[in-house]
Amino acid sequence: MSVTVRVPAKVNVQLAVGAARPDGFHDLANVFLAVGLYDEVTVTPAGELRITCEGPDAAEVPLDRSNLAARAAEALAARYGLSPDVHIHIAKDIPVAGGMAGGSADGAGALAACDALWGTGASRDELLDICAELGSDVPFSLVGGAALGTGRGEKLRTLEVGGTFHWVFAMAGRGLSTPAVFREFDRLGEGRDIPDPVASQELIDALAKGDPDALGAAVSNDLQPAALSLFPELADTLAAGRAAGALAALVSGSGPTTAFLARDPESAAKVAEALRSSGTCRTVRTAAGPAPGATVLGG
Ligand SMILES: C[C@@](CO)(OP(=O)(O)O)[C@H](O)COP(=O)(O)OP(=O)(O)OC[C@H]1O[C@@H](n2ccc(N)nc2=O)[C@H](O)[C@@H]1O
Ligand SMILES: Nc1ncnc2c1ncn2[C@@H]1O[C@H](COP(=O)(O)OP(=O)(O)O)[C@@H](O)[C@H]1O
Repeated sequence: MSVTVRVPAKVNVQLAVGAARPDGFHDLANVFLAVGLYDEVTVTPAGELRITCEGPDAAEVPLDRSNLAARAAEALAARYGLSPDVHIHIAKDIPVAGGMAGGSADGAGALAACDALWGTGASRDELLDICAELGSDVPFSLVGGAALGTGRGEKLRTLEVGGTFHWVFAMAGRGLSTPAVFREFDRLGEGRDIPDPVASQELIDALAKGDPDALGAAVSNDLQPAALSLFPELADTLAAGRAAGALAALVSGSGPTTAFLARDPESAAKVAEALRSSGTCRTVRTAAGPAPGATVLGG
């Protein structure tokens, strides 16, 4: 018997970042939108905990106990006094180290899959607590839809979304390390007063109305200057998408994936084609949001 869970990628439509905290993390106002680009995590009882992965970026995924999916299985098993011995297979479509929370998705997916396989009876809140221990983005991967994350991003408030938003994602030729981008944010802000992060009401209203023009005008990412400082070529990708008519062009989270909001599927296809022929990125994908969070597909 096995259980498969489908789990989405995310784009940060707003990422407001405060000053570094004593614990090294940063307080955020992090508005997540889940998008229809998915990993699938399958768990099957086995003699030992092991991980396999397939997909275009599979070679970059760690297959040891550092994998967030393995850590999720171990954390749930430890809480319920169970054996974590399962084979976890990840069918990976979310780019690795791309600022789209692929590892977090696999952590949330493995947690939901093991929970269903083992029948722990854990409450949603208990699962969310384990997610928060695994990483700042993991609770959102479980929940999906749209949400405002405060604290280090793990305290979630669900947001209403009144329509479908059409996105184009340009994947870069190499990854960016999330801690390195936050360090660069700190370096660029040295000697400056960093305000407390606050969610934009205009942005929350634009999501609720399902209004792509208003959302395009309101998106922001405080990590973008740091990502561009470490990866200056991303500016060319952003310019290519803007020139093709994107309503907004921004770095997704810590990058280096760049995200382009389009008014409708036709315009998204046009932006995607222009990015493909621009020679400024590795691959281009289109996806719509919001998408549901971790979903058990069956066994
Ligand atoms: C930036 C964001 C935006 O959603 O994601 P990505 O774009 O990388 O996917 C997140 O804040 C990343 O979340 P996640 O990848 O889960 O980070 P964690 O494992 O919790 O932390 C990794 C490291 O990132 C930094 N970090 C993370 C979150 C936060 N609020 N402040 C931080 O300073 C810290 O250096 C930390 O050690
Ligand atoms: N299941 C996983 N899938 C991808 N990366 C993982 C996974 N578990 C741990 N990692 C590690 O997390 C790092 C960040 O990957 P990822 O979550 O894809 O990117 P991001 O944090 O930019 O969204 C990877 O370089 C890899 O070393």
